[in-house]
Amino acid sequence: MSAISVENVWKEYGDQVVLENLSLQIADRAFVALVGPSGCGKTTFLRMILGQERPTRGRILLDGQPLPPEPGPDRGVVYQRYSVFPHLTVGGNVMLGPELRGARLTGRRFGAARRRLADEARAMIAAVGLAGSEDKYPAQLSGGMQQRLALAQALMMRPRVLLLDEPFGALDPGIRADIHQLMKRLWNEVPMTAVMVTHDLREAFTLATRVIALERLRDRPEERERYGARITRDISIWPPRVAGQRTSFDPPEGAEPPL
Ligand SMILES: Nc1ncnc2c1ncn2[C@@H]1O[C@H](COP(=O)(O)OP(=O)(O)OP(=O)(O)O)[C@@H](O)[C@H]1O
Repeated sequence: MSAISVENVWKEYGDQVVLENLSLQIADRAFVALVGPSGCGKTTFLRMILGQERPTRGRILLDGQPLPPEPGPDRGVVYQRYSVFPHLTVGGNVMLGPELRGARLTGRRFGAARRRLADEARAMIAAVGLAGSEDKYPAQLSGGMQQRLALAQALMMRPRVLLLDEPFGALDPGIRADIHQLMKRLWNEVPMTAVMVTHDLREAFTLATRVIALERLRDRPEERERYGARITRDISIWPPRVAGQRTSFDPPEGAEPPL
C-alpha cells in the first residue's frame, strides 16, 4: 500500500491556481524530494500533507485513509528555521511533544513513565549527535545543532511521515554534508516516509529515493493566475535506494556524490 496517495489535487487561493491536478503515489518509506522554481507551490503541497491547508479539489490519503483535517503526531515537520522552542532547553524541546500528548491522554506523567520518557529523550538526543547539550538553549547551539535538535524533536513523536521544508537550506556546506549523513542514517533506521522541499538539486539527489519537479508550464503573465504548477519530472534514483539498505553507489560517510 502507498503511504501517501495524492489524487487529482488542486489548490487555489481566490482566483489564483497554485497547483493543478496533481496525482502521485508515494510508497511507504520513500524519501521524496520536491524541487521547482520559487513560488511554484512546493510549500503549499507540503502544508496540505501536514494538514495545515486543504486541497480545493481532490484528496490526499494516508495509508488509504483520508488525511485528518488537523496536523497530528503521525506527521512531523522540520522547517529551515524556528522549528524548536527558544525558551526550552534541548531536553525540554525533545520531551515537550510526548509530554503534551501524554498529558492529553493520561494527565501529567510521573515516576517510572517520566523516567522512561527522559531515557528515550536522552537516547534520541544522542542519536542526532547532541549528547552533552541536554541543558543548553537553542540560542547556545550552532545552526547545524539546532537543525539536529529539530529532527530529534520531530522524531520523538514517531511520525509516520516526516515533512522537511528546506531543513538544511541555511547551513554552511560542510555542516550540510554532516547533517545529510545524519538524515540518511535516520531515514534508514526510523520507519518513516519523508517528503522534503529543497532548492538544492545536489541535496535532492543525495538524499531522496525519488525527485519530483513541480513547474508552471504556462507562465506568461496573463496565464500566471489561471494555470497552476504540475508535476513535470518524476525521477526515481538509480540504483534504487531502499530504506535500511545502503547501496554500493552511496558515497562513503562524509563524502558528497558527484552529480
Ligand atoms: N495562504 C495563502 N494565501 C494566498 N496565497 C498563498 C498562500 N500560501 C501560498 N500562496 C501563494 O501560493 C504560491 C505558491 O507558494 P509556495 O510558498 O507554496 O511556493 P514555493 O514553491 O514553496 O516557493 P519558495 O520556493 O519560494 O519557497 C505563491 O504565489 C504564494 O503567494
